[in-house]
Amino acid sequence: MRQPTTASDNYHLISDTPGQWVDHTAKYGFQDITYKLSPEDGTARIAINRPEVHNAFRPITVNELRKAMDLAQDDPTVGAIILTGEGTYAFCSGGDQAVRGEGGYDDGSEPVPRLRVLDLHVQMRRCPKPIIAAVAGYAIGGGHILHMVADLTIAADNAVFGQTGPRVGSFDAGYGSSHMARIVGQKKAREIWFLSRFYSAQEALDMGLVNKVVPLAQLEGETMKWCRRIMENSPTAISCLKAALNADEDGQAGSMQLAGNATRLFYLSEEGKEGRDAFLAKRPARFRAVPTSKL
Ligand SMILES: CC(C)(COP(=O)(O)OP(=O)(O)OC[C@H]1O[C@@H](n2cnc3c(N)ncnc32)[C@H](O)[C@@H]1OP(=O)(O)O)[C@@H](O)C(=O)NCCC(=O)NCCSC(=O)c1cc(O)c2ccccc2c1O
Repeated sequence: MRQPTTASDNYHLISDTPGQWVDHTAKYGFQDITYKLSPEDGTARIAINRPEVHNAFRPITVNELRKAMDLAQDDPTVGAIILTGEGTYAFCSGGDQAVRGEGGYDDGSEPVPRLRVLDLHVQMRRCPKPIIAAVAGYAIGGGHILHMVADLTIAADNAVFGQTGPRVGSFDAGYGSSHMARIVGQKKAREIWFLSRFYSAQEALDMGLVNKVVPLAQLEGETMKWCRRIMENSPTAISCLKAALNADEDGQAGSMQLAGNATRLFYLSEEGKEGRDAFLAKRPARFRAVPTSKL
C-alpha cells in the first residue's frame, strides 16, 4: 500500500544551482547596487554594493534600490526578487552614519535630508512579487530591518543579526518595531531593541526571524531553489496571499492592496468586461447574462 510522503511535492527535484545572471547594473547607471536577472529562472537579484562600509546605505543607495524594485516589479518575466549584499562579510550594516545629517540622511543627492528607507519598506510590502532576502554576514540596524521586511529570509551560517539604533542614537518605530514584534513576539522584540545585542544565524532561526540557515557556500543555490519553486506556483495566488498576510498589519493600506487584487481579477471576468463593453457600446449592461455572475 502506498504511504503518504513529503517527497510527493517533488520539492527535492528542484535545482539548487546558482542563477545564470545577466548584469543590468550599467544599463541603469547604478553605482551603489547591482541589478541582475536570471531569465531562465524568472528571478531578479538586487544587491547593495558598498563593501567599504559593509554595505551601509546612503540616500543614493536607497533610491537605487527603490528604482530596482520598480524595475523588477514591472518586469513580467520576473516572479521572484532576491535582495542581498555583494560579498560575504555583510548583507547590510544599516544607514551610513557618515552621511547622517540633521533630521535625516544627507549625501548631497537630494535637496533635503530624508529617511527614504521607510519608503523602500512600504514599496517592498506592496510589491506583488515575493522578495527573498539572502543574508551572508552582518544584517545590522537598518540592514536587519530590510531583511525583516522581505517576505522570506535565507541566512548563511555566518550571518549575524541585530539592531544598533539605541547605541548610535536612532530607532525605527515603523516596521522595524511593529513587524519585528509580529515575527518574534513582544518580549523578544523588546530584548532585541533594548539590549541591542547581536544574534547568530541559529538564534535567528530559533526565534523565527529567518526561514532557513545553510552553509555560506550554499546560500545562493538554496535561495535560487526557493525562487524556482515559487516560479512553479500560481503568481496570482502568491500575490493575493502576500496581500492577505500583510492586510491586518497594514491597516487601510493593507486592505487596499488586497482589494486591488480583487478588482484586477474582477476586470478579467466576463461580468467585469460586460460593464465596460456596455458603456462603450452605449447599451444597457446585461450582467446577469454572462457566465461569471452566478453569485
Ligand atoms: C557591522 C559591524 C558590526 C562590523 O564590525 P567590524 O568591526 O567588522 O567592521 P568596522 O566597524 O571596522 O567597519 C568597517 C568600516 O565600515 C564602516 N561602517 C560600518 N558600518 C557602517 C555604517 N552603518 N555607516 C557608516 N560606516 C560604516 C566603519 O566605519 C569602518 O570604516 P573605516 O573607515 O574605519 O574602515 C560594525 O561595522 C557596525 O556596528 N556598524 C554600524 C552599524 C550601525 O550602527 N548601523 C546604523 C544603525 S541606524 C540605521 O541603520 C537606521 C537607518 C535608517 O535609514 C533609519 C530610518 C528610519 C528610522 C531609523 C533608521 C535607522 O535606525
